[in-house]
Amino acid sequence: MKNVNLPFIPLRNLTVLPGMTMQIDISRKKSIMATNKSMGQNQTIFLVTQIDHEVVDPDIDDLYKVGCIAKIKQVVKLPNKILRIQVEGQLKAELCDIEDRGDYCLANVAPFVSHFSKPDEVTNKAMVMALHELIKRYAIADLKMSRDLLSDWLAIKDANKLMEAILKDYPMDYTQRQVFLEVTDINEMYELLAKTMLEDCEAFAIREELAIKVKNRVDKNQREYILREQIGVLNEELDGKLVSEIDDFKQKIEALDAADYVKEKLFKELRRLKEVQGSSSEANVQRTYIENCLELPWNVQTVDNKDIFNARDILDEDHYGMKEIKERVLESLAVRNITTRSDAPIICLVGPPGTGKTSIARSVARALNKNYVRICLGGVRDEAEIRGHRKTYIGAMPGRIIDALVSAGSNNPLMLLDEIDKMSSDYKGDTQSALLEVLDSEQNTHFLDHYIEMPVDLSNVLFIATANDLSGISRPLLDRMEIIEVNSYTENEKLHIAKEHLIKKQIKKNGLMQKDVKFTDKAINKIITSYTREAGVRNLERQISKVCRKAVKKLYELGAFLEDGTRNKDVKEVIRVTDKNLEEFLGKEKYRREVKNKNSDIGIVRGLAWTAVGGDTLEIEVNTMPGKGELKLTGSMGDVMKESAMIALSYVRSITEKGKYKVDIDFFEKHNIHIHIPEGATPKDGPSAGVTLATGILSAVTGIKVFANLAMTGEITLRGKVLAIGGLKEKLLAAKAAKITKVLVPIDNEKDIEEFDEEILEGMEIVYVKNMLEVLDNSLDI
Ligand SMILES: Nc1ncnc2c1ncn2[C@@H]1O[C@H](COP(=O)(O)OP(=O)(O)OP(=O)(O)O)[C@@H](O)[C@H]1O
Repeated sequence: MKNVNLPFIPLRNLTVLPGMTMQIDISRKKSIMATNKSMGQNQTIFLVTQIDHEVVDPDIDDLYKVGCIAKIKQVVKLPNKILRIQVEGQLKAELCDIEDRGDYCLANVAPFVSHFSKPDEVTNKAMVMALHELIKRYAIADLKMSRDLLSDWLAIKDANKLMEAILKDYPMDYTQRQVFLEVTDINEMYELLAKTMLEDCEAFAIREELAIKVKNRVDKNQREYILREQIGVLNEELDGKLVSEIDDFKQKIEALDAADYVKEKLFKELRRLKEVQGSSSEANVQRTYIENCLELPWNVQTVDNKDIFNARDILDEDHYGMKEIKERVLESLAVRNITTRSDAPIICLVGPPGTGKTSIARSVARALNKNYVRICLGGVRDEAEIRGHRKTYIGAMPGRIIDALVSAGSNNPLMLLDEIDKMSSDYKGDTQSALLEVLDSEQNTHFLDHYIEMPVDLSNVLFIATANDLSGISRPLLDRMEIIEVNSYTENEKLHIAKEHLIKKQIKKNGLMQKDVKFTDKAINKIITSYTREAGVRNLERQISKVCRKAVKKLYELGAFLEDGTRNKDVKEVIRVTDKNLEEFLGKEKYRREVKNKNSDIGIVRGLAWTAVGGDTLEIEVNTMPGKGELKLTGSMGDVMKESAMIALSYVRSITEKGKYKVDIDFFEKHNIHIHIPEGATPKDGPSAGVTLATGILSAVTGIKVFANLAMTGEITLRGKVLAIGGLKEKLLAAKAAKITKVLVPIDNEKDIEEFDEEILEGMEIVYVKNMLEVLDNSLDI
């Protein structure tokens, strides 16, 4: 083939190989004209690549030496004077010269000299095999490679054709392609292609590896990022709360009105809370501890009303009678006002249930403008209930004193220690000595609760204790207190308490108005005598409440209330409670007073007893019967009472040998003596029935009657001396209720009687006795 002149197009960033079909967009004028020229001839054009793609009008030196003669298959005009041509590479050709024809260029090209001889069969096979291998590797590495192309390539068994096919579609840039264009030898071509493909496969592998590495790193980073994000969210949910909780605590501690040591300790505990997990049990312990400490009224105080006269008015307003108690309470308060408060002894109100001990304490609090808080000590056995458990115990809480301070809300409340005599001690510690520390002014400025772990000042607290019975209180505790006895009420006192306080209170409590229910005095007295048997007025109040409830029902029935519970103004009914209709409200009478026997009798004597619910009369029966000199005791007598009976018998035997009350010398050997005290099932004890037992025995053995209008009380000695007894007021009240007119009382009790109200003694003759002979003189109907 000779040199030919062909219109030519310089290519930018493109190289066309023989066999390749390509679309080329051309915009340079000369290239467009060259295309037109070529289209006018046999559509043949010479394509050669620019060395520097930026050159606009390349000269021969700006072009590669080898190009490709191609056929223009299609020409499409695009907007902006762009021509899109589709070319198909046909032959390699060498550029020899360029001739500028003004509006286009002609290239003078020579045939490309190559040594592309057909390889021998074995070489061809080896080349094809090797290339196929590479193609497969490449296809594995480049997953995007078209599977059709792959199968096309794998189908070609001629090395030359295979390389031509590969080069046609193999992805490579124009400079690489230019190298292939310029290769003159088949072996060189093969090596170059194999090398290129191998490098690409390697590159793919490295790329893959890098991709995995990057992915891993990204994954790791991503993971960390996600975790961090999650932690952030969790923090917001948990720690966020924790943080805000800690901030909250911090503010509260800062604002707490307390001493520095308290705040320091709380800040320390707060730091510990910060260190432990949000919802761990340790955190909960910390949290509860701080909360408990924050609730304590460390320095919070109410202003006391020190006006004693105001206190007197309030006590009078709330309670009827109790003159002595009110006086003693006021004295104590007056002393407290002018001395250091902690030196004043603690008031302990002692008396039977329902006598107003608790309610007078509440009144004192009201009078002094103190917060009132009550601690019920009945049944407290464990020291920890007073002083708290160490916070390391599961479910540990502060003791009752600290608890009470918290509910009082001030550090100077009136704290009522109710039922102080009902505390007991067991192996878990001595409760009374724990209480002693609370009450002791030397120690209570630094009261240490095991839970709180910080000294709490109790010296501003006004303690008042109550007890039913002093015998249950230990000596040291008793020493610390000023005992004020609250006695049983007389029937008259009860009547007044009912009229002036209880009825009003219950009418109001049951939603009625004072004018709705009217009680007659007789009705109240009947409630007192026939429906209650007590030293105080608690049951009386309960019965009155019952009457009020019935009254509400009756008023409803009478139409005084409308269906919705509001008043019907047209109905003006009053419920009158009288002794006659009391049964309608309270049912059958519950108690019948044991009244004195009508006639004097042999072996029957009325004694007087003191019980937890007040006084009572005890009818002692003594009988004799033939026997062997045995003494039989029935009626649930306690040991002390049994001993009293034996003492009484010995005394009687000693005085019946001769004289006024003489009996047969062998009477006691031939008779049994049986003593019984009804009611048999009620336990009785104490020495104060001594005189009664002796009188009963003497009457029974001598056959001399005992006066029926008489009652007696007193302990006796073996030689017949009469000793003083307790609970006289209640005993006299019981005697009065039984319509007894004469009571024998030990002479040593005379001073007690002087203190009693007229009302108690009214209509009763009190005879003071020194010894048994005086008792007998006054009681036997000789
Ligand atoms: N003198 C009184 N005047 C007015 N009300 C009284 C009087 N005494 C007692 N009460 C009333 O009787 C009820 C019972 O009294 P309170 O509860 O104070 O008895 P208590 O002596 O504390 O009994 P306990 O030893 O069982 O605790 C209360 O409603 C109280 O107001």
